Amino acid sequence: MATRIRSSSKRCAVVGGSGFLGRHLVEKLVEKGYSVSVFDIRQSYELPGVTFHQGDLCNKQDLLVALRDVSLVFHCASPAPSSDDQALFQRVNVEGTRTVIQACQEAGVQKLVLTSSASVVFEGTDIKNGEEDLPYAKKPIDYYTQTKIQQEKLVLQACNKEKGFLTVAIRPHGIFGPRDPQLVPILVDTARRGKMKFIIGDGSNLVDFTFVENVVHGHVLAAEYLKPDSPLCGKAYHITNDEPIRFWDFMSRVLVGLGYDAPRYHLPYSLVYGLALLLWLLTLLLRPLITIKPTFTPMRVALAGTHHYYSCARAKHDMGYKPLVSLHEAIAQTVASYPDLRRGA
Ligand SMILES: NC(=O)C1=CN([C@@H]2O[C@H](COP(=O)(O)OP(=O)(O)OC[C@H]3O[C@@H](n4cnc5c(N)ncnc54)[C@H](OP(=O)(O)O)[C@@H]3O)[C@@H](O)[C@H]2O)C=CC1
Ligand SMILES: CC(C)=CCC[C@@H](C)[C@H]1CC[C@H]2C3=C(CC[C@]12C)[C@@]1(C)CCC(=O)C[C@@H]1CC3
Repeated sequence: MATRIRSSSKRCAVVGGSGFLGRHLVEKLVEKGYSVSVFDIRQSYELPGVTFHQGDLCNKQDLLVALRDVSLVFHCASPAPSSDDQALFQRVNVEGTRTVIQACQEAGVQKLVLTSSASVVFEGTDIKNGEEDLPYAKKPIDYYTQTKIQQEKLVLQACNKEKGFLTVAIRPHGIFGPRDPQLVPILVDTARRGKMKFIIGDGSNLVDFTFVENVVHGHVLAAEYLKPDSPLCGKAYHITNDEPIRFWDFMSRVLVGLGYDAPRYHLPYSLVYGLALLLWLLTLLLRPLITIKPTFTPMRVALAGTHHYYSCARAKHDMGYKPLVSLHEAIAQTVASYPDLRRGA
């Protein structure tokens, strides 16, 4: 009996475990002795100690199979922000998360750790050292953020100590690291097309970029500290590198590390934002005829030209969080992990 209890408390599921963050999390959990059930719409790798269940998280019956005998669930699945598909975000992030919660409750899961996003409070204007009690964005910058807000509310409201179902949300920001399919590849693609020459605004805006290993560490700590008598129940926690950096310095360090030139020429923020807005309206109007994917979307311009960095004092206080890898080391490891993206490769 004792063996059974111990083994089931070391059984967990990662919904979205085939994705960038999900896979890093799965690898860490296996290293820590967990047996892991991955539930994802696709299978992207194989690993001893990991069972894969392919399915859509909107389907409760599929989920229930993956959650059998599991006491802890991490939910880090989402459509990519770049898909910009309102109906898909609503279906997966909102309706799907409702289904994940119901499936967890039916399967007798005790803890649910959600990967939310620090952007749930971002409206496209400066946030400096933002704390978790900032209000949710009234005008979220895109459909992705809008549904991440709804998702976080659903998960935190589901926390119920009496019923033995505990929830917590981790809010990372600007995750990067080896195998990231978004940040560095988009940056390099933009540089290769000769479009990384300009700095939007005066270049002094500070932003959090968070190494994936630190994000994983925050998730594992949250799962371990989430107990009926802990302050984590039903709360959100920022997890960052705790080293805000000038957005354009970060971009330049990655670009130069990979052999590209750093952006040099300044453009006024309001001009670029206005142009991006016009282009976005044009793509909406032309959508029935052609699909355009502009490099400069209003969301990207806002991310590139404003301050948005967050305090992780709450995570430090409540779960002893401290980043494990410094920004300097994280950038070096990331750059070294992309030999195929180097200039001339
Ligand atoms: N990357 C970042 O900078 C940040 C990410 N986050 C959050 O972190 C989480 C992980 O992000 P990241 O690892 O970058 O994203 P990925 O896209 O790499 O991973 C998400 C995974 O979920 C899968 N998925 C999507 N829809 C479904 C579905 N209906 N059913 C089952 N699986 C599905 C995806 O499959 P497929 O690829 O086929 O769609 C993918 O494998 C997300 O919740 C995201 O919102 C928060 C802050 C910053
Ligand atoms: C901190 C945070 C939330 C980062 C998210 C990552 C992406 C939003 C960035 C990854 C590559 C970035 C990028 C731009 C904006 C932000 C990213 C998409 C630009 C479009 C900004 C304007 C340019 O000059 C080109 C940039 C290409 C790369």
